Amino acid sequence: MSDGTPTGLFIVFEGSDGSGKTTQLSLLADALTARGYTVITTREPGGTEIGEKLRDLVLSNSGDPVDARTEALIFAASRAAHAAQKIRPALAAGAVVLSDRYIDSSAAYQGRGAAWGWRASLTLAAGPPVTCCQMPPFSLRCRPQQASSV
Ligand SMILES: Nc1ncnc2c1ncn2[C@@H]1O[C@H](COP(=O)(O)OP(=O)(O)OP(=O)(O)O)[C@@H](O)[C@H]1O
Ligand SMILES: Cc1cn([C@H]2C[C@H](O)[C@@H](COP(=O)(O)O)O2)c(=O)[nH]c1=O
Repeated sequence: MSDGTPTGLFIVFEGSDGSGKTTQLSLLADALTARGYTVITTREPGGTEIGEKLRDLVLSNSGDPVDARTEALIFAASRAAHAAQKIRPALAAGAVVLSDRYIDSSAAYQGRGAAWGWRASLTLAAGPPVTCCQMPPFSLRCRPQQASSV
């Protein structure tokens, strides 16, 4: 019986918008599944019912602009639910969890200036530690040229 200590593996894909995170995540999920691993794919913001609602709220907001601190706390709230309801239980059950974005996105997007995203994520979201896979920088430079030449 599990005592709640993580036994699985948590891998996160971070990068600029359109850098290929979802593509690589999906390829790795297929490869690991084919080798017999239990794989959970997920994303941030989102990954849970409340997280997906928060995603819609913050990414599709057509009302008044959201101030930086509020925005950082919405991402942190989504992450807290994600960690508690999905990531930690899956890791405790021994799964490989592949997440499309995690805390480093808050550092990159909300961390500019006041560092609200980073602080909120570390102090409020209480997510598990992560293994990062980084995209090689050259692919970020090439992608827009490839897309526009089609
Ligand atoms: N290695 C690659 N070489 C060329 N094109 C690629 C490569 N990987 C992904 N793409 C293409 O680049 C586009 C963006 O890929 P993808 O959706 O995986 O990126 P993403 O980082 O998840 O994007 P977003 O941040 O917007 O969710 C897609 O059209 C995809 O087919
Ligand atoms: C987790 C997280 C995400 N964001 C931003 C980054 C992207 O612009 C969108 C997510 O869109 P994607 O299609 O899933 O790449 O949200 C952010 O600003 N802060 C965060 O913590």
